[in-house]
Amino acid sequence: MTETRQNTQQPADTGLEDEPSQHDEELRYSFPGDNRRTAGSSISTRAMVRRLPQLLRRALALAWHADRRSTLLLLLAQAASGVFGALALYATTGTLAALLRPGPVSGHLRDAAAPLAVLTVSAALRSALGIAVMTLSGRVGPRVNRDADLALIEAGCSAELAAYDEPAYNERWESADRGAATTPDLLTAAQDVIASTVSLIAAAGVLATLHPALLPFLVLGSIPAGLAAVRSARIHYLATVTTNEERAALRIYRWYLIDKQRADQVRSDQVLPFMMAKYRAAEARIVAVTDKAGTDAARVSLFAALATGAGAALMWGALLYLVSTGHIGLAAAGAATFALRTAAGGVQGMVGNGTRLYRMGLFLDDYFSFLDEAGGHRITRGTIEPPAPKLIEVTGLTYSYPGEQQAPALRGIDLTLRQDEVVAVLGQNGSGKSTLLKLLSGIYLPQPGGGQITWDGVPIEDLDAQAMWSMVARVPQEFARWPLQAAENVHLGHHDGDPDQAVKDAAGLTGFDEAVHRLRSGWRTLLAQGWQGGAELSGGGWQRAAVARAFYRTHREPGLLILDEPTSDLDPRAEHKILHALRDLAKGRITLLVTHNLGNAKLADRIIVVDQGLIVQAGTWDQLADQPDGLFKELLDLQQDRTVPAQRTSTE
Ligand SMILES: Nc1ncnc2c1ncn2[C@@H]1O[C@H](COP(=O)(O)OP(=O)(O)OP(=O)(O)O)[C@@H](O)[C@H]1O
Repeated sequence: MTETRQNTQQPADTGLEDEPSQHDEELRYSFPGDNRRTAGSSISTRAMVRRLPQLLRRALALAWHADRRSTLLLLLAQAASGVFGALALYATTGTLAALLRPGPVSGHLRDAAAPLAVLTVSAALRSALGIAVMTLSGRVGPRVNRDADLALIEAGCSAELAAYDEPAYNERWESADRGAATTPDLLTAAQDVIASTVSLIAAAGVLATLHPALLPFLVLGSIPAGLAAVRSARIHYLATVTTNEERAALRIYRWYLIDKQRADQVRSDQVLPFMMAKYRAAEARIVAVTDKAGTDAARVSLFAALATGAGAALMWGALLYLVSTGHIGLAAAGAATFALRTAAGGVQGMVGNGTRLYRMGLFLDDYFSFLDEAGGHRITRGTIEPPAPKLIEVTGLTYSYPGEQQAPALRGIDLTLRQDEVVAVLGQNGSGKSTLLKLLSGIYLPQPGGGQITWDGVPIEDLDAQAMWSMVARVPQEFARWPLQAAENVHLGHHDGDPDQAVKDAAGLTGFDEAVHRLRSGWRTLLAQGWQGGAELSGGGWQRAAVARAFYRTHREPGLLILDEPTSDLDPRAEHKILHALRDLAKGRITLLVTHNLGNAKLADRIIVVDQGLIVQAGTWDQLADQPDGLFKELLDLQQDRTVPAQRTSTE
């Protein structure tokens, strides 16, 4: 009841629905950057026509890579079908010529028998080959799609993390994803273009033998339609690219509205009407751009249709002229009419499918350019495979996230970390702690001119990324809740044999084992409620799993242990357990701990306090607590001050 009232009241309450421009502003704010620089948006019409052969080659290459045998058979079937199509056409003209020739009918029928037999056999074989082509396409298409999908995921995961901070990257991903989805259709369109071309060539061959004067008219008639189709394809493509921001926004809004993690807040905060107004505003802009593109394309098609009609009139006029002046006989004219109809079908097919192919090809360009450079951010680092670091040195580290509004997250940090040392990183929200940890673990790289981080003297850019990360065990601030079994959520596939004992040991250190014992299928329980047989953990249960994951990695000897607020969701018992385990695990490693609980920082050998991207204090807990003017002391006093406004008495 309340929900209904909210929904019906919303437009009147907010008036947002009537103000799409306000939402446009917000969308641009959310997705800044040049989103028009996707691969195909600058291509001219002439270049587009020239690109069709290249697209055909690409479609075939994709198919070849996905399934060689089927692709080869497909090409053979397609070619044979074309040959039989041409034969059928020649046989048709032969049949017509025999039937329309002057003389007794019985003789006509006898003469027509042979071409008629060829016609029947060719048509039957063509139908059979058509079925073969369809079956083979059905095999190749999904395989092409599978390959494209896998390649895209691999390319996305091989980009530097910093790529995600750039808005243009998301857009490129969006276009590339669409390109990957079009790959099976691309193959079908490529085949249809080939088939139409073959039938056009056959028809043109027949016409040329009947009377060469008919050929130029055929070409003339097809040019306007071809140009118009290519231009429309470009109009539609640009419309799609222009609305990339809105499409990305819709995808994100939709995800936020339907995702389980926020489903409670969607309801309790009654945010649906507000978000739907934004959603509708984005939709409205897409519809407006698409409508305009539709009108523009229709205008182009209208001109093309008029030009094609004029061309066709000329062609039929020429045919009439040739017949009336006796340049060709009536039988040949009948055959020419048939060939012209076939040729027109071929032109239509070529233009229509060529346009489809071209449109898909534009998205495919985005897909390939994304693959080529992983959106411009492929991980290209050194090849040195480091052992566990004994000494990490940071000099003059400055780091800025993209965007004009952003102040540098880190400013000239100097820091030395040694094996066996536990260093706590403290500071207020947004001071740069997580950014520093991401840089130390090589998830981000220092920016050019932004200082240096070395592991045992080697700049981290020179280290092999995978080898480096294999030395790191992290609990990130926002940890993943993998839709995997409980045990898998700890080992994540990193095990040489039976991972059971190591998983249980790591889980025992964090209390995750207690959460697992309460699950019906124990370690085999799928932690994904909403999936068949899935279960859900509490917030703290998930954090215990995340810490167990990092502790499990220490069994495989990562030398750098990084914990970003690892106990923020935990009860005191679990927190106590983890902090105790941490002291033992820290031996022989470099350990970094971010925490807002200053009491927890007591376990650290050294504390650094970060403020607005600078290290403003460093020392032991006692040393910092003795500095009355320091930020540490201020935060400590605030944390210990639990005076709350006095309770009101009943007489107040
Ligand atoms: N991916 C990002 N893109 C842009 N800016 C970012 C990004 N991540 C962090 N920032 C900005 O960088 C600054 C430092 O953020 P960081 O997350 O390192 O702070 P923090 O000290 O870990 O904060 P908290 O205690 O709230 O977790 C902040 O101003 C933040 O807004």
